[in-house]
This record gives sequence, structure tokens and C-alpha cells, in this order.
Amino acid sequence: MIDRTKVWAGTLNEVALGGRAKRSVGFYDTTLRDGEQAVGAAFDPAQKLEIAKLVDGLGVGRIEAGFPRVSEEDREAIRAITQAGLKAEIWGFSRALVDDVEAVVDLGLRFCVIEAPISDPKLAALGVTREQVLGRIEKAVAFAVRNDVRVAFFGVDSTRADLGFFERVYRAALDVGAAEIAIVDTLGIATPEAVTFLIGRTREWVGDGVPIHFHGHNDFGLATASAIAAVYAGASWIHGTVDGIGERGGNANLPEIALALELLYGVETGLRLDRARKASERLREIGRYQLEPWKPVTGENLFVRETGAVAAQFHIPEAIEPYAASLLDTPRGIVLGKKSGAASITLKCEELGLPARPEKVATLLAAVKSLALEKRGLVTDEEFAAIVHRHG
Ligand SMILES: CC(=O)SCCNC(=O)CCNC(=O)[C@H](O)C(C)(C)COP(=O)(O)OP(=O)(O)OC[C@H]1O[C@@H](n2cnc3c(N)ncnc32)[C@H](O)[C@@H]1OP(=O)(O)O
Ligand SMILES: O=C(O)CCC(=O)C(=O)O
Repeated sequence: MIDRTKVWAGTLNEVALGGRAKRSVGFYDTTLRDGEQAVGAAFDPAQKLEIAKLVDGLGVGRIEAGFPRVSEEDREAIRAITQAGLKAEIWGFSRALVDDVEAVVDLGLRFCVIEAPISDPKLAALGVTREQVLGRIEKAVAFAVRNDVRVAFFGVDSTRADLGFFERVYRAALDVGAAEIAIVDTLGIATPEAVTFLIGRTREWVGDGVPIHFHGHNDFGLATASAIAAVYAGASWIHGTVDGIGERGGNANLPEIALALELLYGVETGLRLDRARKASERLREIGRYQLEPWKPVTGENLFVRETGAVAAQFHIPEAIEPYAASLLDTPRGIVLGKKSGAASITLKCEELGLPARPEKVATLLAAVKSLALEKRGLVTDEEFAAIVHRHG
């Protein structure tokens, strides 16, 4: 539960909090499957198990452990994850093909997303007609259900599907026993308004007993906004990955969505924001990728301040930050550089236990700026200490 006294979003925030969003939503993590589709990512089974544990520690409700048909290594990872005693429900992934589902059943998985393309461009690419794909979906879903697997039917490229066919295909999946449905923005082209429309419209005919998932991508930088729109429209499960790792512009970023839902919309996600930075750090080591330092939630420099005008307000965090750093379990700090001001010098002296004589501040500041310009970078603590000693 978020301590709301540490959120400084202001009175406009009441607009969202008074909205009609659900009060809670579940997260479905697909770092191990759709995240691994990021170019160059190839987690080995031990790494997959470690990532599953990290994600479980983040408090997501569901983890997609993998796509068993891909390789023996993937099956080995899924076996290890299912035996690890995690809190999250462990889901498998399968195409609408009986052989794929069989591989899920053989591993003893009880939950599975079954996917098939439903937009015309995707069907054309696969060389399969609408009728043929419907037949495959019915066969694969029915087979899974007969084998006691709870199925969420996942229509690939749903947001570009013909609306009539969209409805037909999801109804067909439900008729043969799918218990849940996932609406999928494969190419990240749905605006938040389109997501609201599509989920709202589906919600009406599907009824309250069928949970709706939303699976989004970030090609237009809209994945977080679209996920929030999905929650507003009644989605029960939001798919995404840690850091939004994934193909092209990536997947929806679960910690980022949680930050907005929890802090701005008052929607509980169960995600441990205080663990998100460490989880991201470890995933970056395993996956060997880097993040922009200004990235929400996990960016390295979110609470590191260089600008002098900001340093002058550093003692009142709500003047310069939207929420408390403690919500992310991360420290606040001042760094020195070309943009430092007098307050930066005083604060840095206090932090390092160096003498901060008021009559010396201007000289120290000038020396810091000069070195920063020479280096075209930050002045390290060691360099600053040397400057202080030099200027006595
Ligand atoms: C399909 C996805 O997008 S899943 C997510 C992406 N993930 C990956 O690609 C993971 C790594 N990929 C792999 O290991 C392989 O590409 C596999 C296992 C997915 C596919 O293996 P391939 O042997 O290349 O299968 P291929 O793509 O040729 O498809 C085989 C059949 O499945 C059909 N098919 C493909 N996707 C689907 C689907 N989602 N639903 C139903 N049928 C499908 C094809 O039409 C083809 O049918 P046909 O034999 O009658 O022509
Ligand atoms: O087509 C794919 O990449 C697999 C399904 C999926 O994750 C998606 O459609 O977004």
C-alpha cells in the first residue's frame, strides 16, 4: 500500500482518483517470453529462473514462464520455474496448434495463453484464411481445456482486426472453453482512446465473468497510457515486462505503469515499486542492455540533481520531485558540474564533511564550473575534495 503522503501530484490528481478506474488490477509479466524477443536476448534456464524469482519478488500475479515448443532449454526453464514455489501463477504460451498445447500439457502447466493472428495482414503473412485460423483456435483451445488447462485466448494484432471478425473469433474461443481473453496491440498502434473503445465494447458483450487482459507494445511511446486506458475500460490483467524490454519499441513497462496507476490514479497493482530498481539493475546485467538515465522508475539519475537552481530547493523535496525517493527505495543526491550553483557547493561540502566557508563558495563554484567545462562532464567527489583543499 502506497503511503500517499509521499506523493506530491497536487490537486489535479483528484480528477484521476475520482475517476471510474477499477481500484485494483493484476500484472501479467512476460519478460521471459515477449521480453526475450528483444533482439539479442537469450536467457539460459538458470537466468530464466533467476528472472522469474525477481519478477515474483516484484509482486506480479502471473508470470509467463515461456513457450515450450521453442526448445528443450525453454522446457527446462519452465520446469524449474514451476518447481520453484513462487507466489505468482505460472503461465505457458502456445500458438493455436495442438502440438504446441501438447507441449504445455506435458509440462504440467495449468494456465496458458493460446495465441493466433486475427488481423488480415497477419493472416496473409501466414497464408491462412480467417476460417482456417478459427478452426485452429477452436481445436487448440478445446484440446487445452480437455486437459484441464485454463486458457486465455490471445488474438495477435487484435487492434488491427476487422471488428466483426474480432468479435467472432473471441466468441468462438469462449464457446470452446477459453476462460479469459487477451486484447493485443501487437504493433503498439492503438491510441489510449482506441483501447478504451475496444475494451469497453468487448466488456459489454463478454460480461463480468470473463477477465480481459491487455497486451501492449510501445512503438509510439503510448504503451503506459494505453495500459491505463485499458484499466479504466475494465481490463483485469495488464501484460508487460520489466523495463519494457522487448522487440522494436519494446513491451509495456510494468514498473512504469505501476508508478502511474498507484501514485496518480490510486489503483492498486500489487507491484513492489521499492524493489523495481534493483530488479531492473539485475535484469540489465543478465540481458546486457542499458537504459536512459532519465527513464521513469528505473533511470539512474531520477533523484540525482546537478542544476544549481534545483540544488537551492533540495531541502524541500516536494518542490523539485513529484514523489518521495523512498517510494523507490533510492537515495537523493547532488552532483557537481557546469550547472552547479552556490547551494550545490554547500550541500556537497556537507555531504563529504568538507569545510563550507561562506566566503569561499564563489571561488569553489568557479573552480567546479571551470573543471566541468574542461572535462565536458561531472566533477567527481575526489576532484571536488582536491579543489576544496587547493582553495583552503
Ligand atoms: C508465432 C509467434 O509469434 S510466437 C512468438 C514469437 N516467438 C518466437 O518466434 C520464439 C522462437 N521461435 C521459434 O522457435 C520458432 O519460430 C517456432 C517454434 C515459434 C515456430 O517454428 P516453425 O517450425 O518455424 O513454425 P512455422 O512458423 O513454420 O509454423 C508452422 C505452422 O504453424 C502455423 N502457425 C504459425 N503461427 C500460428 C498461430 N499463432 N496459430 C496457429 N497456427 C500458427 C503456420 O501457419 C504453419 O502452419 P503450416 O505448417 O500448416 O504451414
Ligand atoms: O507475434 C508475437 O510477437 C507474439 C505475440 C505477441 O506477443 C504480440 O502479438 O504482441
